[in-house]
Amino acid sequence: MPSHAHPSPDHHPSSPALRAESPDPSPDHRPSPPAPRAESPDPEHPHPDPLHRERSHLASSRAALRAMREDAEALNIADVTANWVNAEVLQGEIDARIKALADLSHTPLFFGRLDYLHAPGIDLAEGAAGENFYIGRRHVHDADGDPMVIDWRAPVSQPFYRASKKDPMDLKLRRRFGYTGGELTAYEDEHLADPEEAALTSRLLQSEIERPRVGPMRDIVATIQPEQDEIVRAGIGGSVCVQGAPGTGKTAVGLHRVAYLLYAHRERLARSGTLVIGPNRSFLHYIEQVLPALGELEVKQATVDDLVGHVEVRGTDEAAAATVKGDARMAEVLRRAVRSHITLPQEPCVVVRGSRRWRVPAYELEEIVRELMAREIRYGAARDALPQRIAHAVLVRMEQAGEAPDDRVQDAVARNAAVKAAVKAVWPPVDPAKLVLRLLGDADFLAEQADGILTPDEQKTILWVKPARSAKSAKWSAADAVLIDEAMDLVARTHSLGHVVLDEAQDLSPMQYRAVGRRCSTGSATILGDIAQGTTPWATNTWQEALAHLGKPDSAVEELTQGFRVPREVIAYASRLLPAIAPDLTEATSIRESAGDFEVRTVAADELDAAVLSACEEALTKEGSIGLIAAEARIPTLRAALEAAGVHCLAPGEETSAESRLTLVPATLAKGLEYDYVVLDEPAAIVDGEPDERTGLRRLYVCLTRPVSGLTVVHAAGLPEQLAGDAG
Ligand SMILES: Nc1ncnc2c1ncn2[C@@H]1O[C@H](COP(=O)(O)OP(=O)(O)OP(=O)(O)O)[C@@H](O)[C@H]1O
Repeated sequence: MPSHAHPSPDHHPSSPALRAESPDPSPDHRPSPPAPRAESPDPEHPHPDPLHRERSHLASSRAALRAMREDAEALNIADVTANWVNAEVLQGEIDARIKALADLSHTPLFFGRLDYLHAPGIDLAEGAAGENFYIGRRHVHDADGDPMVIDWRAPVSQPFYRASKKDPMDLKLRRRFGYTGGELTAYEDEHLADPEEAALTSRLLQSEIERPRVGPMRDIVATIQPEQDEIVRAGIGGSVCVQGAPGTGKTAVGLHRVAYLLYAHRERLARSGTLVIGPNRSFLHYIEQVLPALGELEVKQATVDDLVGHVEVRGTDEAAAATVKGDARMAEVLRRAVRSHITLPQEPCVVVRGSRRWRVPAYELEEIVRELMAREIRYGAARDALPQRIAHAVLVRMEQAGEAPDDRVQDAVARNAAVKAAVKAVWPPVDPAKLVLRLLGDADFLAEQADGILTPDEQKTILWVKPARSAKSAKWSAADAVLIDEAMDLVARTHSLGHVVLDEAQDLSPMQYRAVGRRCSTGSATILGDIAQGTTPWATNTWQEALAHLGKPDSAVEELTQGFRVPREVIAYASRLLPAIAPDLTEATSIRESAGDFEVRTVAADELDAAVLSACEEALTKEGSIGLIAAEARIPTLRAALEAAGVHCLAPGEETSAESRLTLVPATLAKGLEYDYVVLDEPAAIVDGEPDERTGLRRLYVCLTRPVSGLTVVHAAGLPEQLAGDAG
């Protein structure tokens, strides 16, 4: 919610009337009068001032939330649990509930109110009757169990996000609330059924978007836009892919979608689990508080590397090797390599039981093996099935000989040493890491498995120059870990979650998409990304390709183009790179009203560091966070320059605070993050830091699109030609 609302409708004739308690409250953290205590409103004589009435409802709702929390704290589980395991589980659930019921002083309990023309029905409104509803982050009910605040995810809340003059969705009134430092200080009304009232832009929404950023990412629950809401509330059955320019709210939408799905399908997802996948730790750290603020504490977060972290990654690949290792054809190579362990039986299997010998001839064993090979089951599952199949063949013989063996006999035969030996010879266990070790270390083995799939050159590219001795001592790379993960899945099916959100998806290799895809093979996925921000050599060119590798080829691809972060002039400048980096994409619009500060400073090479420093010092005189973004190679120099000048700097992902607002960001870690002011050091060095020009320009595009309020580019070397020209 806005930390300040500027209730000055006069300056904004196109805005809905914004009411506040005083005609001209100064922005930001103005000391507010204390909120009224909960009082029982007298329905006969409502207070004449609507703001007073709303504050009174806020106070009662807070009191009700407090009571809900106290109830949860007072629960005595000793009476209901017979053993300590149950007690632990239950206490854990209660603790989580207590946490979720915390009244966070800076997150308003409700941010909207809907007055319907007709009562929508209590089934849609979390049990609330009537026509009027307060919409907030969580459900709050009074002592009688009657809802006072309705969860934003409830069906009855949907018109808060979607209703328009064109389609009022049975709303008479939509009211948005403005808060200052946790106090309700303003409201804004739209009378959707009134044809006289023009459709207007919301001041509260504008002020929320223009709000300076400090600290980690926050939720956008009060201001989700209609096109975003469609994605947030899309059904759980299908997967959705969102292509969106920088700052269009992809990450925000993905996180709110998880929160929505958890509300709408709580039990199902509690069983199957949800996961948010981001590009790196600092990004995950930046977003980690959004879901807890929405009351969702159970969503796991990981990078793709975490998912496939079966081995310790200590090595790196050249781009060429990583590209081949990440190619989808490697899946076929691995499949072949796993199956190459199967040998068709040459010997019969002879089982001795008591005085009798039962013989299953080789040709019959071969039939069993061929039948299992033809079935699309995992290598390990087939291996587990094989002893029973052989035992069955033995049992058939026993029956033919007039015996009447039962299931126990079959189990005993399956465990017989001769059967075990036959299985081991025909279908031996496969260790995935050892398999990949062999593929990358043994040229002949690789040649055999990759024949007709990878060219001899490609095989040479991925072969280790010095083969590792063991899976433990190998210097595995990130791409190798993905290969091992694929091999593991060939042996035993990977557990699938109920829903996976994949952010910055454009950067994944086909093999990485497969790794993510098998983690939602029976669930659904939300895939978020921007082709123009793809900075890996294997970044995807089209979403169709990516979705096919993920195993979700039929997902809907939606596009978001309305930018909430980057000021107009800055996005226009950055978009000069689009023809070179992603010619098919359209430029994002900026819905921010302020044009933003934007400057390009050209300095002599020996003045660069000082010029960057002074740009940072200037930015520090303003409000909000500052990101100094530079090529990896420039980071040590800049850090030393900042330290020498006594300017403290943070690392990406470290939380900014009022005292420490400057983050020194290597260009490679800038993705997904945002800062109020960005000082961009030497664009040419950022481009040169990448293996090829297109990737370099894409990296630069990512860096240029991080600012919320202003950008200062400082350079001594020439700018990339695409950016040259009049900056303003
Ligand atoms: N409806 C909204 N109301 C208010 N703020 C919003 C809204 N949508 C997005 N934002 C804000 O805009 C900023 C950019 O959003 P987000 O990081 O989700 O964009 P993105 O598309 O993931 O960007 P990138 O491609 O650069 O990673 C964030 O500060 C987010 O909170």
